[in-house]
Amino acid sequence: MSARLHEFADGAALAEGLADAVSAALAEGVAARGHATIAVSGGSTPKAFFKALSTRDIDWSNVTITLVDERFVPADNPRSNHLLVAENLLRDKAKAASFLPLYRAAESAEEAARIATADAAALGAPFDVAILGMGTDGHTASFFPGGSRLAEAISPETPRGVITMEAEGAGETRLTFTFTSLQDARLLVLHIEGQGKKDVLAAAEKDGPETDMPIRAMLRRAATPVDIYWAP
Ligand SMILES: O=C1O[C@H](COP(=O)(O)O)[C@@H](O)[C@H](O)[C@H]1O
Repeated sequence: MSARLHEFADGAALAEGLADAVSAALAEGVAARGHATIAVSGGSTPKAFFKALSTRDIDWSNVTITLVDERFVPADNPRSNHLLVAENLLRDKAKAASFLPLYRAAESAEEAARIATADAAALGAPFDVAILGMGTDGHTASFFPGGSRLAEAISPETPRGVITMEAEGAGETRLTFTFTSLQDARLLVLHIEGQGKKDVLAAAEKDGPETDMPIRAMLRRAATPVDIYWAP
C-alpha cells in the first residue's frame, strides 16, 4: 500500500489545496495532450472543493468533467450528482468545461450505462484526474458492500466503462465507473473529511476482504498510488 496522506487544518484549506493540485494536473494534461479529463464524486464532501476548483484559471474549454458514479435519476433530482456538479463546479471559470453525464433518459439503467460507456471511451484513457469519496461503510464510487455487481465492479478483468449497481443503503440504482476505469488515473485522489472517515480509513487499511470495505481495492491494487486529502 503506497498511499500518501495530505492533512489540512480545516475543510477550507483542504478545498484550496486540493483545487491547486487538481488544476495543476488538468493544466498539465491540456499542455501534454491538448485535452484533459476528470471524474469527480458526489456526496456531501466535495462542495467546497468544487467551488474552489471552479475559480482556477486553466483552459477549461479543453477539459471534460464526468462523474465517478451517479444515481439513476435525472439531473433535476436533488439527489443527482450531476446537479451537485452543475451548481458547484460548472460555474465561474469552469463554466467553459464540457460535462459528460452518466445518467441518460434511457429505458433502463443498463441501457444508460451502455451509452455512458461508449461516450466515455471516446474521451480516451486513463483519466487525468479521478477524485474518489468514501462512505462510512467503506464504499467508494458505487462499490457498495453487498452490492449486486460488486465483484464485477472491482475485478481487474472487468473492462473500463460504466456498470449498474444495486445495494441496500444506496437508495436508487447506481451507475458507476468500474475499478479498471479509475485505478490508473494520472492523479488518483481519495477526498475525505472528519475523524469518523479517518477511522474508517484506518479500518480499511487493516487486513480483511475487499468486499467488506471496497475502498480497499483502490488502496491495495490501484496502479496509481492514492493521494489521500483529509481535514478534521
Ligand atoms: O453515495 C455516495 O457517497 C460517497 C460518499 O459521500 P459523502 O456524502 O460521505 O461525502 C460518494 O463518494 C459517492 O460519489 C456518492 O455516490
